[in-house]
Amino acid sequence: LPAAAPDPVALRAALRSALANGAPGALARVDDNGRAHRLAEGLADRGTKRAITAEDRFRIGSVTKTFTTVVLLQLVDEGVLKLDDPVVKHLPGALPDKRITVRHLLGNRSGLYDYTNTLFARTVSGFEAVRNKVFTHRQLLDLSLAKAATGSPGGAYAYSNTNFVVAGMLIEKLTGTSTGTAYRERIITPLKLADTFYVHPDTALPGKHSRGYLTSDGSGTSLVDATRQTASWAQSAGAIISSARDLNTFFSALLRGELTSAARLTQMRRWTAVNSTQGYGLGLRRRDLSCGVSVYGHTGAVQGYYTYSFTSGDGKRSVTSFANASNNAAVLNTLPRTLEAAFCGTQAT
Ligand SMILES: C[C@@H](NC(=O)[C@@H](C)NC(=O)CCCC[C@H](NC(=O)C[NH3+])C(=O)[O-])C(=O)O
Repeated sequence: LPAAAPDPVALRAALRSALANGAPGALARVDDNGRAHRLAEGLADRGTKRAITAEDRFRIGSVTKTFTTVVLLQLVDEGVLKLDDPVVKHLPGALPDKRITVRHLLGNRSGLYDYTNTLFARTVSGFEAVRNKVFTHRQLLDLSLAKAATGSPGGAYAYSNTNFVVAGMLIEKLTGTSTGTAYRERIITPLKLADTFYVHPDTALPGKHSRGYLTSDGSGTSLVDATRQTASWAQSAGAIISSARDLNTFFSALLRGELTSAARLTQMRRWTAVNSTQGYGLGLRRRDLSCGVSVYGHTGAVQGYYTYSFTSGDGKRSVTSFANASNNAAVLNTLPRTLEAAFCGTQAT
């Protein structure tokens, strides 16, 4: 289906809807065969009243999972490990269940319990308890292993940050460098992603960035400024900082086959059903849109920062949208509308 042209009116309406639902600011950037559409609505900073721009940097949360996956798939291409290797082959003793493979981790099919369910059962107090903490990968994994598995390896899709913490442990073990170094050497520098950083455990976002506002639980609409945190609870599962331009470049390059071998990209796009219109491959989400177009990318949710970043199957059209709010389902639900506007060109309902 030739995708309709992006609809900037529908895109702006979606961003305004994010504001109407409580986000102080929102932005979107569409890169369509070299033509950029850049939109921004509201504030980057409620204190200074600075308006948000499409160039503001932000915490990308779980979009980090695709960066982590690309590094591991490059290591598979280099013959350093195999997707069907048991994790414990490379990390002896790390997991009690020796059946869990690298592919299970990257496909969210390991059954490992997601420790963030423990950390953030209470949103604001949970965040305040960890915002300045520095965790080792091992400490995060131990939080997960303290709870029973949620399923058997290779079973149904079950989202778990733990999988990508273990993936980060694999990267550090197999490359002998930090995940930050691996991101820089293998993705950020080659693609010239000038707005993309892995600063863990530093709490500051480099350069011009949006502040992030965490909505408290319950009916209260009070917002907590969550901008400065170590994001150490997330690390290789969610601690990268980037921009709409850089994420569009990243996902376009990925789907064009510029970051891994064709064989590995094919494996990345082998889908486990999430629901009737979404699949999860390896560190990659597929979303089927109302106009019959499927798009590929990832979503992110870190305190104060919601991100959607998706590209067309041929990588020729990409959109990244962001709102500086979180723990706010109404705001989160406005972001899929930016995909409809960008790829289906409809005035999304
Ligand atoms: C969903 C997204 N996942 C991520 O980006 C990862 C890094 N984030 C989480 O797992 C949610 C952490 C809690 C956020 C907090 N929520 C609470 O604390 C709820 N009690 C908030 O909304 O800021 C993805 O993969 O698509």
